[in-house]
Amino acid sequence: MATSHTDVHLAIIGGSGLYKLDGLTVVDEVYPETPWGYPSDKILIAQTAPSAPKIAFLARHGHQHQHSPTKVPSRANMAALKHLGVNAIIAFSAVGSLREEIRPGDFVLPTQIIDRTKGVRPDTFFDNGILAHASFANPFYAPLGDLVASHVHVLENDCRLHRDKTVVTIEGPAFSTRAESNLYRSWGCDVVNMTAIPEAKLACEAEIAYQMVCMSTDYDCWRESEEPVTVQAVMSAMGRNAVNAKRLIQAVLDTLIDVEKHQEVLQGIKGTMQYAIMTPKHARSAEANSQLRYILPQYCD
Ligand SMILES: CSC[C@H]1O[C@H](OP(=O)(O)O)[C@H](O)[C@@H]1O
Ligand SMILES: Nc1ncnc2[nH]cnc12
Repeated sequence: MATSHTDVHLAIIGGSGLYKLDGLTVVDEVYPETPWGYPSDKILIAQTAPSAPKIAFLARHGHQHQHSPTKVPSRANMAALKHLGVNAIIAFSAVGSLREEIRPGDFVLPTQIIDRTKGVRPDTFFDNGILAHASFANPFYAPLGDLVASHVHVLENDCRLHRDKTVVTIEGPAFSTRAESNLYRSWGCDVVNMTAIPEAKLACEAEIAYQMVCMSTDYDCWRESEEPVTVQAVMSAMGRNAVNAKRLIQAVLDTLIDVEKHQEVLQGIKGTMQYAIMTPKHARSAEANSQLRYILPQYCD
């Protein structure tokens, strides 16, 4: 099993109900130990055709869904992908809808996040003697969202794509109470999940362009007329949503064959952490420096 790839620029993260991709040839599997431990599962390196760019695929919860949202090793996931050369991530997530017009089966490209996690998930690479303050005002990378949205026509079964929405990330693993669900609606949130944080934050710190594609599976529990969400409801909706997710991924990968045309997306957000790191090189411990070198070597000795 090889452990080094320098030509993998895009990764797909699969969430609940999306544990593998179809129609791709797997050329390698890697399971690196990063300074933050091992990723959720083996990372598959795959291609749509021999001439197509290689991509990485990682199942966020593991292919047996063994990691709870709280315990997903997000730092290792992001670090492993960055170390492979990944500059851009399209991350899929099953979400509850907080809006009537976002029906189960619809897809959503959020532009904003509200963090309702409880502070128990490690959500920074900069807690080990090197401090940085990343700009997180726009947690998703618009050119990546535009690329995904340009393939809306491949979505089947009356699936609508909603843009410019806000996802609220709760700690879980239990779903929300009705009062919480209504509170999130009153805050302007449109969909709810358990995983956008810390993934989006860590991607930002690692200079990886990141866009989450939310797939609505239920109306959470705010609708009095409906049974509150259950795992069965989510997984049954995900069975249908996965078909559209795979069609979308295939369409995006087909366009990315034209690498030159998509440089903006494939190069991502390089350079954005340059002025965010506060601790000077001479004041860093060797250990902290060597950890950071794994993901951002350009800012390290
Ligand atoms: C299985 S229901 C709750 C679970 O589903 C979503 O997972 P993911 O974001 O990885 O698709 C949600 O965030 C929860 O973790
Ligand atoms: N209602 C919900 N709340 C949180 N995460 C979810 N994932 C799918 N449906 C969800």
